[in-house]
Amino acid sequence: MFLKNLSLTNYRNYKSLSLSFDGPIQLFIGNNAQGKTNVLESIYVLALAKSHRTPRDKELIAWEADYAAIRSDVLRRYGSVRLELQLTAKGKRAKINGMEQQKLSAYVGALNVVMFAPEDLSIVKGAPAQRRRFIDMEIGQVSPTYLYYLSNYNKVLQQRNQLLKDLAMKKSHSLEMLAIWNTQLADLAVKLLKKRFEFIRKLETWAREIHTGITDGRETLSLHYENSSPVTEELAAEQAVDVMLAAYEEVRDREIMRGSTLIGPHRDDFSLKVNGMDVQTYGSQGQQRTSALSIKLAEIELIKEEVGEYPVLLLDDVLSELDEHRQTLLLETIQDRVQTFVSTTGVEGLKHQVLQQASRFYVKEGSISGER
Ligand SMILES: Nc1ncnc2c1ncn2[C@@H]1O[C@H](COP(=O)(O)OP(=O)(O)OP(=O)(O)O)[C@@H](O)[C@H]1O
Repeated sequence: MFLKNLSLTNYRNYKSLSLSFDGPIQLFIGNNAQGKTNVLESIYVLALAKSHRTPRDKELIAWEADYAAIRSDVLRRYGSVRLELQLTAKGKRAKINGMEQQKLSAYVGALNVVMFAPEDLSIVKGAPAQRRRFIDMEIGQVSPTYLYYLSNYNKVLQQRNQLLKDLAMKKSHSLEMLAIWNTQLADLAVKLLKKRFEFIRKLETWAREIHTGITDGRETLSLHYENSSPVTEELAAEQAVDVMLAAYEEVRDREIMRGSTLIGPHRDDFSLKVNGMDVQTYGSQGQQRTSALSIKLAEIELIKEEVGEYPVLLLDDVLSELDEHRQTLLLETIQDRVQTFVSTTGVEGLKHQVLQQASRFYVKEGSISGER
């Protein structure tokens, strides 16, 4: 899929911006704090209806404005799709071809993106919550039903946690109610887990191959789903629900004591190993970076496999950080199949081949001038 154009109104430091794109690589060049990341972020927000930098949509609206809008005509395999996202302090409205989408889960997926930014190192180095967010965002991009189950899971989880707290404080004695929440939560947990197992397995297949390529066969990368419950991939859905219910029974007293749900997808994680060694704990800086890059490149292939088209790639301030060998590998993945948006402070350190294929946009204080 390709963005034919992009227009922004009151988005961060852009009052009004209108750009057209041509060719595989779009290079945004400028000094610090001029608005390069803002452009890449706006494409990410257009795709996922959420920023990768902040959970607060209000920050995306230009100061002194009361709304922001992002629009683009996206060329997909089956034709051109016009996407529009409007953000206000009260919420967001998403349109596909002029039709307002009642549910964001029906909107997300009209455009697929993969973002690679310096903070993505947190997928390897960060806390479990960051890896869970990564899994949820990535599966959500290709599976609207996953987003739907996830939002239901979180609602039921909240209610169940409230009941556990009430039971702990003896404000409630309703173990029957707990049993009802258990049934609902177990069913949703299993639905999420099935998707996550599959995602990690497929991601690993691609990431392993890519990582071997980057390291000239010296390193083998593996991914492991770290499960807080005893549900396994091999179990059929019904059996898995029974296993989950039995597990809730087993931890019940502890959960009541703590007033919160101790097992399930909201407590899970995944780990990365290089040649059998945990990268998060023992990996060198270089190994952690390469692992993060392998995962990002794997995502590109995974999305292609799932939706039949390559996503758009957003490289925020990372391309010039990669050495020649890694840039070459990245270019091989991109070729002219993956439209790529790159932000950089300068063109030094970029391979000649990248520059040759790139359209250049110069970014200064929230305005952009272009040059081919
Ligand atoms: N809501 C907003 N309204 C107006 N301006 C904003 C808003 N949010 C951020 N900015 C401005 O956007 C600029 C930052 O832009 P951006 O994050 O794109 O930087 P950048 O060009 O990628 O720089 P760097 O290379 O340092 O990452 C800052 O000048 C900041 O003041």
